Order: sequence, then C-alpha cells, then structure tokens
Amino acid sequence: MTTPTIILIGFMGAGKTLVGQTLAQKRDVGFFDVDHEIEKAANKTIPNIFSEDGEAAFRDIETQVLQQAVRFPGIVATGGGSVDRPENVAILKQSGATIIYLYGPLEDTIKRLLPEKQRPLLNQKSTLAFFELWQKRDPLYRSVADYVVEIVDKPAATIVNEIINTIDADVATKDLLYLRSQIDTVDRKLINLIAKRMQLVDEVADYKKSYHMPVVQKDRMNQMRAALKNEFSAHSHVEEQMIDELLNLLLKMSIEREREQLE
Ligand SMILES: Nc1ncnc2c1ncn2[C@@H]1O[C@H](COP(=O)(O)OP(=O)(O)OP(=O)(O)O)[C@@H](O)[C@H]1O
Ligand SMILES: O=C(O)C1=C[C@@H](O)[C@@H](O)[C@H](O)C1
Ligand SMILES: [Mg+2]
Repeated sequence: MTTPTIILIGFMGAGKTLVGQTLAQKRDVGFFDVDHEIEKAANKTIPNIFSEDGEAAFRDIETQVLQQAVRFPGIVATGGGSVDRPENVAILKQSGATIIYLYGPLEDTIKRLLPEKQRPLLNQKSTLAFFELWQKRDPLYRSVADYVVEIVDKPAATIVNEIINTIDADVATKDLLYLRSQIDTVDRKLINLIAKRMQLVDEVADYKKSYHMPVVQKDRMNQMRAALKNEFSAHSHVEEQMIDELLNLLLKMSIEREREQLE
C-alpha cells in the first residue's frame, strides 16, 4: 500500500515543522519541509532569498516546491504563506492529500517566533499589517483543510496524538473531534489561569504574613461572590450555581495554600 500524503498548513510559528517531524517519526514515514526544500533549491537561506531576490522570487520557488510536496508519500510541513497565491490554493485543493490546519491565535504563534528572527515577514511588517495577513490567511487555510487542530497551550506530542486520532477517525466524527480539540485547548488555558491564580495567592499569603492578617476574610469572599454573580447574570452559559461551585473549589484551594504558608 502506498504511504498517504498528510500536509500541515497554518500560520508561521504554528508548529508545522516541529509537529510534522514528530508525526513522521511516530508514524515511521518520511518528512518533507517545504521551506527546507526551498532553501536547498535556491542554495541560500530564506532570509537571504527575501533580501537578495525579493518575496516574489521566493513565492515562485515555493509554488514549484509545493507541486512536488503534494505528491510526497509521508508528512509535509508547508510554509506559512502556502495559501497566499490562488494557484497554491488550487494545488492543495486538487492534491487529494489529507490537509490539516494547525490553528492558533496570532499572538500565541508570534510569541514563539520572536526569539528566532528567521521569518523575514515578521521583521518587515508592522503589527497591523501582520494581523491583516493573519486575518486574510485564516479563511484560506480553512478552505483547503480537511481537519482543523487547535494548538494553543498544547505540547507537540499532544498535537501529534490529536492529529493521529483525527486522521484515523471516520468522516462523520471529524466535527466532533474539532469541537473536542477546542475544548482541550480551553482546559489547558483554564489550568494555566488557575496556576496563575495560585501564584497570586502566594503573594497574598506573603502580604498577610507581613501584616499579621488572618487567612480567611469573610467580607472579601462574599463580596467576590456577589460581584461575579451580578456581572455574569445575563450570560446564557453561566449559572449562579456554577459560580458558587467554582468559587467554593478555588477558595478552598487558596485557603489551604495560604494556611500552609502562614501556619
Ligand atoms: N506545540 C508547541 N509547543 C511548544 N513549542 C512549539 C510548539 N510548536 C512549535 N514550537 C516551537 O515554536 C517555534 C516555531 O515552530 P515551527 O518552526 O515548527 O513553526 P512553523 O509552523 O513550521 O513555522 P513556519 O511557517 O515559519 O515554518 C519553534 O521554536 C518550535 O520549536
Ligand atoms: O508566512 C510566510 O509567508 C512565511 C513563512 C515561513 O514558513 C517561510 O516560508 C517564509 O518565512 C514566509
Ligand atoms: Mg516550518
């Protein structure tokens, strides 16, 4: 049986190269990185192609390499601009390959790229122009993708497992898997936020220790609860009971943590 082609698309920094390499190792198939092949074809780095030959020359080579990539038996990581040209969109759509969009909000992907300084467009463009580019590309990625996988706050290994579950699933469950992919992202965000809350609780404990204040301050707790119920009263997905139960848990955890530090 021939090895199918799986193509990863998405904005720069989404993790197409890292996730693609990990996925290829896990599936024991070959890996083709479009950016890497462009550099080999031009015999220079991407920043040098942009600065010496210009973006249009880069895009010409990208289209040629993309034509080879869609026939590669294994995992393909594209460049972030693979949907910029209508002819590339057509190549991807007609490829018959399984196309996976690694989706993450712009700010999360940019944060990863800032230390690397390897993406010429990130250095050239203003914040606004960069945001516009992301907004223009997002629907294009979605238009060619068979599956969308949420990447935010997930390690590469988790994303790889999600991709494997997604491509091995039947078509009828793909929408359910995307909803679950989004829920998994929200869960990771929640845990990161709770960790941040506990960090603040540690600072409050230090403060209370310095000023010899009691851990439990009933007025403050009642006031927090009332304010949240009031602010979210019109929200169709937030019930009072939910606020009560979540706050009970958060306050219990916080009080225990403060007591450990104060007593
Ligand atoms: N899920 C992840 N968790 C943590 N770091 C990640 C993750 N995915 C990618 N990274 C890191 O983010 C940076 C950008 O990732 P990568 O080069 O794979 O992105 P890309 O989508 O291939 O970008 P480009 O379109 O520019 O080629 C790398 O340093 C990589 O190690
Ligand atoms: O988003 C883009 O246009 C680019 C992304 C990178 O993968 C490289 O292909 C290059 O830096 C351009
Ligand atoms: Mg890459």
